[in-house]
Amino acid sequence: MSNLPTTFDKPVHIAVIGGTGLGQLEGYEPIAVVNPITPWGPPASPIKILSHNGTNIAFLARHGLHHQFAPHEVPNRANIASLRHIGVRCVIAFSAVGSLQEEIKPMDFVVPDQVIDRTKGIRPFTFFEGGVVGHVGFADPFDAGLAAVVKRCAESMEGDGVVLHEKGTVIVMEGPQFSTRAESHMYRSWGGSVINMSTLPEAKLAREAELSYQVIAMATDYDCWHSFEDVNVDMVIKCMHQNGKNAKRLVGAVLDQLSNIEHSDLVMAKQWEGYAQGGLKFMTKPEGRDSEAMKKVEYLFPGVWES
Ligand SMILES: CSC[C@H]1O[C@H](OP(=O)(O)O)[C@H](O)[C@@H]1O
Ligand SMILES: Nc1ncnc2[nH]cnc12
Repeated sequence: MSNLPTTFDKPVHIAVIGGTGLGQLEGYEPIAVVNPITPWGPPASPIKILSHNGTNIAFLARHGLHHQFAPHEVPNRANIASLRHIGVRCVIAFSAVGSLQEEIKPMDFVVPDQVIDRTKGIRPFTFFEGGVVGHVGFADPFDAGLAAVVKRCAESMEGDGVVLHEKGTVIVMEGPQFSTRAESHMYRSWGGSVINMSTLPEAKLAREAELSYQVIAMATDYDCWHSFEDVNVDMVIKCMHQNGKNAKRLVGAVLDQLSNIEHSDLVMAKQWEGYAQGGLKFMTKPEGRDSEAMKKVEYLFPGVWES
């Protein structure tokens, strides 16, 4: 991939996950590239460590370096576990989405606060199984503190009439085929704001891994409910060209905010610390725990079983 060092031993607490049309984050200085192998396999892409005004960030391409993983094939557990393992506690995830509402125009961004799961149960969706049971709350699937920081950075975006919408519900469908017209209308009747194929299980796994996580949805089309042309890949990619520039601007502004000392607890996800681990120890009694399953959890939470 490059001549960059393949180890990195300084702290990196913030990660950006890039999706369709955002396979890399240009304009940031690359300083290393690491490829941790997790108990759930390797992440979709090596993790690039980038530097921005003295802050290190990790960048991971959700669909792989060459966009080789379809939405249902993305190794979500390895992606989230590898980020946590290298020290990441705060994740900004980008996603190309279809708009389900007139006022969310292609090229607008949305900071969703809710999600509706329309995946079909074929994607591995938990770290806690096979002899270790854990349940985490998911009533509010994203991190309100991180969302507030992102919203404060709206002015960093450019383009005529481009808006950053401050809330919304993301429908996560299975794909890889786009929705039927009937489905698209149904999602609108449910109150869906935007639709994609990747925020779940990514957000659930981030919660299990005790990370602050916020998706930033970048509208590329009006799906197929609108009189505008039905969604197709060409449309998404063309729109992502412009969206990618705004994503980069927004990341820069968010990182500048997060580097302020007042946000250090947010960056370290103090609000989630121990949230999943406490439940794990409480649910499965020691005599029922499977040693392999425990080892996997230990990768996420070193020392979890000792206390
Ligand atoms: C090519 S359009 C469908 C594709 O785009 C979105 O990807 P991502 O969320 O990774 O930006 C959507 O979720 C689908 O995977
Ligand atoms: N209309 C759409 N449906 C699902 N995922 C998408 N990603 C971008 N546009 C989309």
